[in-house]
Amino acid sequence: MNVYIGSQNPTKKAAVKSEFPEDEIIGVDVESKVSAQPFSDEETLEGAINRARECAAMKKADLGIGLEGGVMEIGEDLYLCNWGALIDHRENLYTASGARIRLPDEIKKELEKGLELGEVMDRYTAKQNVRKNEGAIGIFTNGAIIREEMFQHIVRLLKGQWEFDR
Ligand SMILES: O=P(O)(O)OP(=O)(O)OP(=O)(O)OC[C@H]1O[C@@H](n2cnc3c(O)ncnc32)[C@H](O)[C@@H]1O
Ligand SMILES: [Mg+2]
Repeated sequence: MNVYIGSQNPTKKAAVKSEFPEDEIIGVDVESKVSAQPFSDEETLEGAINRARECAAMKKADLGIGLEGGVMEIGEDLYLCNWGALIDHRENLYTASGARIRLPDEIKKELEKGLELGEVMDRYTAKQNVRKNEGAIGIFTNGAIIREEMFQHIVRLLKGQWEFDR
C-alpha cells in the first residue's frame, strides 16, 4: 500500500512507518488550512482532517493520514493536544487523539502572545528543532514519552479502527 502522510516532520513520518512497516510511506507537504498554532481540540482535529483529505486525494494513495499538534484550554489551563485522521480510498474517515499534558504557565504566556509552540520550546530549552525531536511532550515528561511515540499511539488507534471496519 501507498500511505501518504501530510507532513515532512520526521517524528510524524517515523510514527506512520512504525505502524505500517510493510508499506510505502510518502511524506508530503500539505496545507492544514488552520492556524500554524491551533488553539482548540476542534481546530487541531480540523487540521488533521484537512491534511488527511489532501493526502487521500493523491493519485497513488491507498491511505491518507494527517497528524496535527495544537493546544487546548481547560479552564485556566493550557494542554498540549494532538489529533490524527485517516482516510481510505472509499473516503471512510477515522479520527483519534493522543495523550495530553498541561503546559507550564510560562509556556502558556508565550503562546498567548501569539508565538508558536515550536519556537517557544526551542527558546525555553536552548535547543533547535524540538518539534522534530522529542517535542514538548518529551521535554516536559523528562523523556518518558517523546513526540514520535505519542504520534505512534495515534496512528495505531487510526489503523485499528480502519481494520475493524474492513
Ligand atoms: O511540519 P508540520 O507537519 O506542520 O509539523 P509541526 O512540527 O509544525 O507540527 P504541527 O503543525 O502539527 O503542530 C502545530 C504547532 O504546534 C507546535 N508543536 C506541537 N507539538 C509540539 C511539540 O510536542 N513540541 C514542539 N512543538 C510542538 C508546532 O511547532 C507547531 O507550531
Ligand atoms: Mg506545522
